[in-house]
Amino acid sequence: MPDTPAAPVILGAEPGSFPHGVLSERHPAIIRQVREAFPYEPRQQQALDALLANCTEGRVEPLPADAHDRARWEEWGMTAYAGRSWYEVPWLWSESWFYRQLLEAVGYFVPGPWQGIDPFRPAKLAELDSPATDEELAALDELTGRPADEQARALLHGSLWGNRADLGFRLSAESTRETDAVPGLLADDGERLWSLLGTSGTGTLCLIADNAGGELVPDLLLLDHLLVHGLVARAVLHVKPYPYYVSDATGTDVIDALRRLVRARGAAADSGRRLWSALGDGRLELRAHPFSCAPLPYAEMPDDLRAEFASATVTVVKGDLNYRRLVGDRLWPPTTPFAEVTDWFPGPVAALRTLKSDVVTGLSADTVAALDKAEPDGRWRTAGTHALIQVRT
Ligand SMILES: O=P(O)(O)OC[C@H]1O[C@](O)(CO)[C@@H](O)[C@@H]1O
Repeated sequence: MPDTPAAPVILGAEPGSFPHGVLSERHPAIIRQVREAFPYEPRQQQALDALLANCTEGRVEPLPADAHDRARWEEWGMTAYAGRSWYEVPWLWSESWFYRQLLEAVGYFVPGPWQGIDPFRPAKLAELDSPATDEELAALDELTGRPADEQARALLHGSLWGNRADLGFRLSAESTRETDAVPGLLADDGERLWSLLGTSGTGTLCLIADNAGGELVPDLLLLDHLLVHGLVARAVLHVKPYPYYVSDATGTDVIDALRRLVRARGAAADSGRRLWSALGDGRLELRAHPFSCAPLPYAEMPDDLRAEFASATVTVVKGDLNYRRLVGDRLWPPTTPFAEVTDWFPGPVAALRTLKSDVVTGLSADTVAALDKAEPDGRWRTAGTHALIQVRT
């Protein structure tokens, strides 16, 4: 980023700020939510009590000596941040640390009866089985009669707006607010994405998934469309290796979503069956790279991931957290060019994201002025009411 001086890294230290609210209010609410969802045993309850105190008032304490991923977290900053307040380390780091510690408390990684039990699964399944998902799937029948490019654009927008409200986000009341003063889509490089994909259909698209359920279903439908219409030969879906940020998609969530699709009727079931066989014959691949849950920007990705994204026709990065990791979790001036803050990315990259945190780049000065005028409190940055499609070729 030669012409772009780095902006300040976001911390959670300032009372009243959005990140501070996530650390001081949202994380305790998430602990309450998982306690209600499972009959945890006394040891887990005590560990959750300890986490509640530690994450709101305490300091970063290293993982147990025998934790399977201790060495990895040491590399990712645990040693450097040990002893510091959760509010004084980068917010990206402390949020990721919270989910790692939550899984520690419920025994997710420890051999025994609770190993591998996703504390967020009940909420994810409820969303997948909701009437809203039924409606979304039924709407596909109408779409299949339309021209292919119209279908493609509708599915791209379905995938984009599917990111609007993840389950963690819904713990906050502001998520339902709407504003009409500025159109929802603040930047639209959609046509550049389609021209990247072209018509040859020989390339690979990587999609770095975000949330399960109402976001993952439209992501899968989009991938099916790209495969079936020959816009790509292969798709690689990157999911999380373990539960993260409440609703982030894991391998189990992909299987749940596919089972949901094949159980549906009409076009949705057809898509589900095609995706099922695409997994079987290698046209659709799943990855769960450890770095997908790293508390770090993607600029620090390891060489194997870098090589994978370098060889893709395009990498589509979904959601708010992935956007923060892509451009850097920093208070960029919103007019900072997206192409400059992503110029290090090893191949073409597209971000599909609704705005749910303070980070934003690539807006025009007029758009920022209109947003600030309509919402002087700056809620447009965090309320999930606005979205971006940004592409760097
Ligand atoms: O599911 P998404 O779009 O990544 O959004 C999650 C966002 O919610 C938060 O966890 C809290 O706002 C953010 O830190 C994060 O960026």
